[in-house]
Amino acid sequence: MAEMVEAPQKHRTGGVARTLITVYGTVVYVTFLVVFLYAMGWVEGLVVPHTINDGPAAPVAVAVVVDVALLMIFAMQHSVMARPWFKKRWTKIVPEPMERSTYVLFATAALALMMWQWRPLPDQIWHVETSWVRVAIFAVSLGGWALVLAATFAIDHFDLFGVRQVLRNQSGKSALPSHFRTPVLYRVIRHPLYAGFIIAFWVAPTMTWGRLLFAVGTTGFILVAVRFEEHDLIDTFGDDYRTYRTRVPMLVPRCGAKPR
Ligand SMILES: C[S@@+](CC[C@H](N)C(=O)[O-])C[C@H]1O[C@@H](n2cnc3c(N)ncnc32)[C@H](O)[C@@H]1O
Repeated sequence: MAEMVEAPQKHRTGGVARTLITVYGTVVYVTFLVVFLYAMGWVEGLVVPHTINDGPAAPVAVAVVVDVALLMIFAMQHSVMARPWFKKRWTKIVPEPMERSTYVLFATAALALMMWQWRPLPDQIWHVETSWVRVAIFAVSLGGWALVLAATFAIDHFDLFGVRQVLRNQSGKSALPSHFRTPVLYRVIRHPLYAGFIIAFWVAPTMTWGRLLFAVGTTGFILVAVRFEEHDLIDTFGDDYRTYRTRVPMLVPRCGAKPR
């Protein structure tokens, strides 16, 4: 099932400007990758020096207020900048080929800010001692991250992170139209990328109050964001998306159902 919607190219850019835009998009993408990989270690408490359970100590109430504020900054940035009405206004200021990269830049900044300023709540809610069980739990959590990555490629990884837009602009081509895609992951559930995050955040051999706050906050945000995203997808793809929504579950696969 595929539907195409033409995306108008508002800004035409010259040679040097095109190159600068390409450099911008590439630098933003590489920066995003580095920060995102760091975030994986930060959440999992693996490899990186600074994790979700480290940082400036604060009384519990202060830590909760600061962490919730950081989560809200992250959620607001993602929610507002992803909306069509915002993009319409924003592209009057920012050249269209740079719009997605700029979204990714702000998202990366919000994520980096959260990791930098997060106040730890390191008391444990559960802690699995048995090493093979810990490894198994880590493996499931890493499976969640792998699902996120697979979903980005299933939809269009380089489009999602603004690289395709700057490369097309570099070769003088206009933006690609939006495609409605239902690759295999998207035939099992409608939001595999978000499901991957939920698995990665919740499945933990050691759960601290800080990680729980993070998991609750991000899951709450995802459940709200899905509503906005689907509203926009219906606006863009109409009945194709409406029908898809009736056939395919949101986040939890139907038991025994074959991908359709
Ligand atoms: C961060 S991705 C998350 C995609 C999806 N919600 C998920 O969890 O797998 C958000 C972008 O994916 C796009 N998107 C979501 N479902 C899509 C589909 N079936 N086909 C094409 N684009 C889709 C949305 O329009 C949005 O620009």
